[in-house]
Amino acid sequence: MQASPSQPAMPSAADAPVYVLRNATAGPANPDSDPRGQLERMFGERLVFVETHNSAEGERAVREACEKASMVVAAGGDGTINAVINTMMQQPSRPPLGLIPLGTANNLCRALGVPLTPREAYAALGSGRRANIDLAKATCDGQQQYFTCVASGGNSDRVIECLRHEDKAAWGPWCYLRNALPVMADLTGYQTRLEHDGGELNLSLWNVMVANGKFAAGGLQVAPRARMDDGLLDVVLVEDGTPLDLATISAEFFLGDYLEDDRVTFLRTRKLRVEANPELRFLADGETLTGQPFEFEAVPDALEVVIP
Ligand SMILES: Nc1ncnc2c1ncn2[C@@H]1O[C@H](COP(=O)(O)OP(=O)(O)OP(=O)(O)O)[C@@H](O)[C@H]1O
Repeated sequence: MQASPSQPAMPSAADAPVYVLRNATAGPANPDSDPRGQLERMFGERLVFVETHNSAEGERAVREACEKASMVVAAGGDGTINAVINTMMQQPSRPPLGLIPLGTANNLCRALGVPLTPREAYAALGSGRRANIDLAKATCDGQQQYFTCVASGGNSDRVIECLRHEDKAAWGPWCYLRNALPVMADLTGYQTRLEHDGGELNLSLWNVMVANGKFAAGGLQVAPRARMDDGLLDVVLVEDGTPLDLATISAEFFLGDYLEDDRVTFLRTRKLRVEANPELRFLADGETLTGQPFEFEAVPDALEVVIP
């Protein structure tokens, strides 16, 4: 990722407002999770603090911020950021995006090195450092959806399907692993046809991961080689097999580089088309995508983000 040289935050718009969108429904309860006091000290009268209780409120605030603000800050988890970037990408001009990790997994913050404790993340907002990052775009059912980190389809989607809000609150990022156990006992194989820049593949798969950033679920590094500034998607395909294969791939995943396993195919591409039987559903930054075929595309240098 190419960081801009260190410089004062938004010098050309020193008086322009800083919009902070706090998703009131995101993340576990946390004594640090009300960022207002700290942000008032940092930005004074420039601060416009909007607490949102649903996506429509968030969308309205982002549209307004794109017209007026020198920075828009998403204070929530990956679902909040996903909603913010999807609205930003529809606007003619886009201020830099700052992040305060107040979600459960906070995968984009992990990928960008934004501190995961809110107090340290506030300080990072004042760093004045920015970087351009790529986004990924999924098209399905005639709808376009951008995502920052990973779209994951297959058995991983079954894990999330049965995840309840109470599980997230009680288990935090570990809720994903806890819910994986019953799914792992009964894995589905998906007959999948994939078209990528270099050709075509027909494979029976447990999982398809299309990655711009490294992390998915509760901070799991599912695409360890992904970069957010290479203009490419990392695609990780896990072929179905025996219970022993599952144990081996799982161990390799947690201990090192599972991309070297014979049952794992890794490729880089600008575009990818995916169709499967049974039909896949994807979770992109935790938000559900349905309706195959799925078309994925890297969108280079799509967004400017504030980094520590
Ligand atoms: N601006 C918003 N205000 C309120 N709700 C929102 C907003 N944007 C998105 N949402 C909804 O809130 C849900 C939860 O938010 P989010 O995903 O950020 O928190 P989380 O699930 O705790 O964190 P993570 O995704 O990092 O695990 C999202 O799935 C989305 O449906």
